[in-house]
Amino acid sequence: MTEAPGGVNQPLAPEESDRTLHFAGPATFGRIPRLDQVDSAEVAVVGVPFDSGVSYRPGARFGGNAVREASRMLRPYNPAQGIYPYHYSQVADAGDISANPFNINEAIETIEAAAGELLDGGARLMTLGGDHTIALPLLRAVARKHGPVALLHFDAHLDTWDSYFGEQYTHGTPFRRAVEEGILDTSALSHVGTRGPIYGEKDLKDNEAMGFGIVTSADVMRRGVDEVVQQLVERIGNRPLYVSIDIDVLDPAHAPGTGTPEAGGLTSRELLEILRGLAGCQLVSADLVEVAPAYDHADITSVAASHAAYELITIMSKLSAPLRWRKLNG
Ligand SMILES: N=C(N)NCCCC(=O)O
Ligand SMILES: [Zn+2]
Ligand SMILES: [Zn+2]
Repeated sequence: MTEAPGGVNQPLAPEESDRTLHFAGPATFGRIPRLDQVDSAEVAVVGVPFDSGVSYRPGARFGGNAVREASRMLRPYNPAQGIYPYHYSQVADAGDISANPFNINEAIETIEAAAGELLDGGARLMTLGGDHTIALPLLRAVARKHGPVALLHFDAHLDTWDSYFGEQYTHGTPFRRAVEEGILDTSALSHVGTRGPIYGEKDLKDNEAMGFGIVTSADVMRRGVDEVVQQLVERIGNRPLYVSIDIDVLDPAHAPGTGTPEAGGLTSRELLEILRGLAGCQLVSADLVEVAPAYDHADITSVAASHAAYELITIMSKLSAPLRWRKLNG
C-alpha cells in the first residue's frame, strides 16, 4: 500500500484499519468522522430518511442507514481515481435530516433548508435517500448557491411525470418540477439507464421538449461505457453538475432492494465506470436514492450503492482539495 498523506491540518480520516475493526462501532459512511467531530467539511454525507413520495413498494426511508452499514468495508485508497478521498479533503457524516413523513410539502421545505445550511457551510453534499422526491429540494438548495445546474440522472425511470393522483410532489415527478422552476440548465440534462414500459409516447416527447437527452440502458450495452461517458461529459462541459442516482438504474440482479424494479438494467460495473468517467466535471453535489433494504438480499443493493457514493465522494474530495490548500496556506 502507498503511504497515506497525514500530519497537522490534514483532514480527520477514518481510523487505520489495522487498528480498528471495520465491523464494530457506530456506522458513519465509510467510518468517516461525524460532522460535529471536525470544524467543517468540504464533503458532507447526509441521510434523508423520507419515503412518503413512493408510488409502489415503500421502505427507502431505511436506505441511508443500510448504505452506511454496507460502506464499512470501503478502504481508504481509490485506485480507479488514484487518490485517498478522505485525506485530500475533510469528508464527514452530517447525520440525517428529519423530514415529516406525514406532510410532503413540509418535508420538502425541511430538506431544502437543511441542505442549504450544509452548502452554506462550504460543503458539497453526498445525500443518501430516501425516495426520489428528495431530489427536488436538494436541487433547489444547490441552484440557490450555483444557479441552474447541469443534471445527470441515473434511473430506470424518467421521473418527469406531471402528477400522481393529482399530487405534484412525488418520487415520479421531481425533475419536471425542477425544469418548471428554472433550477436546471436545460442545455445539459441527461437521463441514463432508462428502460421499461412507460405511460405513453407523450412521456418521451415531453422529455425532449424539456431538454433531456436519453441514454437508455440498451444504449450503454450497445455503445459501451467509454463512448457514453464521452458524450455525457461533452454535454456537461464546465457547468456546475448535479448527479442523481436512483439505485433502480441497476438491473434487479445488481439491486433487488428497491421499490420499483425494472428488468434489463445496468450492471454495477457499468455504473461505477461511468461515474469514474465524470472525474473532470464540476460536481457540486449528488444524491443516491431508492435503496429499500427490506427487499434486499445479502446487502447486494446497499453494497453497490455504497461503492457508487464512494466514487462520487472521491470526485468531490478531489475538487475541494485545492480550495483547502489555498485556505491553509493563506
Ligand atoms: N423510482 C422512482 N423514482 N420512480 C418510479 C416511478 C415509476 C412509477 O410509479 O410509475
Ligand atoms: Zn427509478
Ligand atoms: Zn427515480
